[in-house]
Amino acid sequence: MKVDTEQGFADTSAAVAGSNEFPVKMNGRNVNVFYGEKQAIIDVNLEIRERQVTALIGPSGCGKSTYLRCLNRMNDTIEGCRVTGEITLDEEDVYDPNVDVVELRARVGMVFQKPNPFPKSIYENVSYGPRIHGLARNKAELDEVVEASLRGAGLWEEVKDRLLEPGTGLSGGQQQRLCIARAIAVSPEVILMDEPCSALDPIATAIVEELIDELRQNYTIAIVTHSMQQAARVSQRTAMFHLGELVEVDDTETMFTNPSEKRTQDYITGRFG
Ligand SMILES: Nc1ncnc2c1ncn2[C@@H]1O[C@H](COP(=O)(O)OP(=O)(O)OP(=O)(O)O)[C@@H](O)[C@H]1O
Repeated sequence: MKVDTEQGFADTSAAVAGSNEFPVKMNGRNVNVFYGEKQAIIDVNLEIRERQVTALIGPSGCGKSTYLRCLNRMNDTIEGCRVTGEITLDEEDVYDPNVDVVELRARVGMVFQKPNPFPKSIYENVSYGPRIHGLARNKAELDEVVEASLRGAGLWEEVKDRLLEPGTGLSGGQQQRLCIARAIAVSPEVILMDEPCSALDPIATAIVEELIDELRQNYTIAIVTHSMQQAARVSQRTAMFHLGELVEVDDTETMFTNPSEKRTQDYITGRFG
């Protein structure tokens, strides 16, 4: 990844200059989320643009993860959680009752905070999704998908001789890359990452951050992070949340050097959070 050594920002010059040219992949309009009576997201409008990394930042409890989970309807799995407003993927409403949620989650994959490989072999962790989605016609094709996904996640060289060993036997950083391989094995269009590096050491974090930068060539990414340095390093756009509201969204460099809102300024300079 190219980094501007003075500022520490990802080299996003092309992305920033033409950021309005990146088509909108997912769009949230007037999104509200309630857990029972409690409102966790308040009237959020947020575009996630194609082949960019959008970082969701803000103090603990501000609703970043809740918003992320709306994008592939993971909140459906939480009892008492209710989402209103509209979220679209390629302009199609993801909350339309006719949407097949399993299919949606293949198109909009997710990587969680804690690496969570299945208690199965490395091979099975990656091949499970393509198998159930019928993406391979035979073993040879499945082998190809597994290899391509592990290569895509930067893990192939480390695991190619131990594909039948348990995924849980890998290091934390390798397990997280295995989860990324599992996500990309079903050819998603969008990958949601909820603090994917928070359980990793600095070296594993750097490897995953580099991987995220490569993945944006092929995928649209939204990442929740507590680390402003990470947001600056990996994202092209940053959305700042506070108390369930979207405070502002802008090109990452602008957000970190010249934010419009005082709340963003206060957060990024460590005055609260
Ligand atoms: N399953 C749940 N049931 C009830 N309330 C919840 C649930 N999940 C989150 N909340 C509440 O919704 C609000 C937003 O939480 P959320 O986890 O989305 O914030 P966050 O910004 O991701 O926080 P953190 O950075 O600490 O992970 C918080 O007040 C939280 O307590």
